[in-house]
Amino acid sequence: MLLTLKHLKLIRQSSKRLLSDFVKIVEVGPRDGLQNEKQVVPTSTKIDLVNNLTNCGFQTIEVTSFVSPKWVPQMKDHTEVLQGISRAASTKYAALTPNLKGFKGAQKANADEVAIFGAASESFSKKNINCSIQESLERFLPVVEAAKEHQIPVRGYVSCVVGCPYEGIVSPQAVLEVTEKMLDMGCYEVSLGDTIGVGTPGSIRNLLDVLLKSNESSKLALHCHDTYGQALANILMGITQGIRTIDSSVAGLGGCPYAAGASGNVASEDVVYMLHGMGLKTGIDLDQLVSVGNNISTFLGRKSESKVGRALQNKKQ
Ligand SMILES: CC(C)(COP(=O)([O-])OP(=O)([O-])OC[C@H]1O[C@@H](n2cnc3c(N)ncnc32)[C@H](O)[C@@H]1OP(=O)([O-])[O-])[C@@H](O)C(=O)NCCC(=O)NCCSC(=O)C[C@@](C)(O)CC(=O)[O-]
Repeated sequence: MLLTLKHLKLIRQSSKRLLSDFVKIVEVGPRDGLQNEKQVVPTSTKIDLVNNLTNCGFQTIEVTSFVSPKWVPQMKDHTEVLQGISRAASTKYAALTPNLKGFKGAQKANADEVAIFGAASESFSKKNINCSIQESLERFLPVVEAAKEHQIPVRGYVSCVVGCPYEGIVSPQAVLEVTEKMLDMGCYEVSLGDTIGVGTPGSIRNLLDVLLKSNESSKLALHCHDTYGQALANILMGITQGIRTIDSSVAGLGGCPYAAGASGNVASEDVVYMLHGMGLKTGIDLDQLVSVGNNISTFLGRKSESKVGRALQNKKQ
C-alpha cells in the first residue's frame, strides 16, 4: 500500500496519542450553563463563579457570550463579567462571538479567546443564529480574520453533530463539511456539540471514525449534553479514539435556549472523576470543583446535577 504524507502524519499522531495522559477540560458552566437560566443571575455571582473555577485549575473557562441581549438576556452583562474577574496567567478566558459586532465587544473586554458557533443542521442554524449554514460561515470569516489580526485564537463549535431537535438524525458527512470549513478558515480546534444529548457511544464512534480519517484528533473536542444519560459513555468513546479536549459544565448546569428539552451539559465533576479514575490527568482539583458545583446549585435553588458532586457531599455529612 502506498503511504501518503497524510497517512504518515496520522500514524505518528496515533502513536503520540497513546502517550498523552492529559485531558484538557474546557469549563463552559458560566456561559453554556447559565445562558438558559430563567432567574437573573447577578453579575457578581457570575464573577465569583469564574474566579472559583479558576482556583480549581481549569486551563480554559468559557465566561460569556457577545450575542444579542434580545436573544439571550442572561448574557447581556458579558463585558462587566469579563472585566470583573480575577485572571490567572494559566487560564484562558473565552467568549462566544457570532459575528463581527460580537467579536469587537469581546476584544474590547479582553477575551483571551473567542468562539464562532455554527451547526450541521440548517434548521438549528436558523433557530439559533438566524441564518443558514452558508450565511453563518460568511459571517464567521471576518470574525476569524479580525481575530488573526489581533492574535486572538478562535475556536469553532458545530452543534447537532448527531441529532437535531428539528430535523432528527444528522449525518457525519454534514458535520465533516462544516468542521473542515471552520478549520480551513483558521479555527485552532472544533468542538463537536451533541446539543440535545441523543448521541450514544455507537453514533459518536461513527462520527469520529469519519472525522478522524482526514483530521487530527488534536483539532477536535467533544461537547456532550446529558439528556439521555449517555454523555460520560460518549466521552469515554472519544477518549479511546484519541480526543483529548472535553467540554463540560460545573454541576451539569445548562442547556441551549434554542434546543427545547435539552438538559445540561455533562457535569465537570463527573468527567474529572472518571478521567482521574482512568489514570488520566486534568490538572483540576476535584474536591474544590465539587464545592464550587454544590455552592452554585444551592444559589440557584436546586441540587447539583453531578452525581459525583452529590455523592461526595453526602459522604461529608
Ligand atoms: C447571532 C444573532 C446576533 C443574529 O441575530 P440577527 O437578528 O439575525 O442579527 P442582525 O445582524 O440582523 O441584528 C439585529 C439586531 O441584533 C443586534 N446584534 C447583532 N449582533 C449582535 C451581537 N453580537 N451582540 C449584540 N447585539 C447584536 C443588532 O445590533 C441589531 O440590533 P437592533 O438594531 O435591532 O437594536 C442572534 O441570532 C443571536 O444573538 N443569537 C443567540 C445565539 C445564542 O447565543 N445561542 C446559544 C449559544 S449556542 C449553544 O449554546 C450551542 C453550543 C455552542 O453550546 C454547542 C452545543 O451544545 O451544540
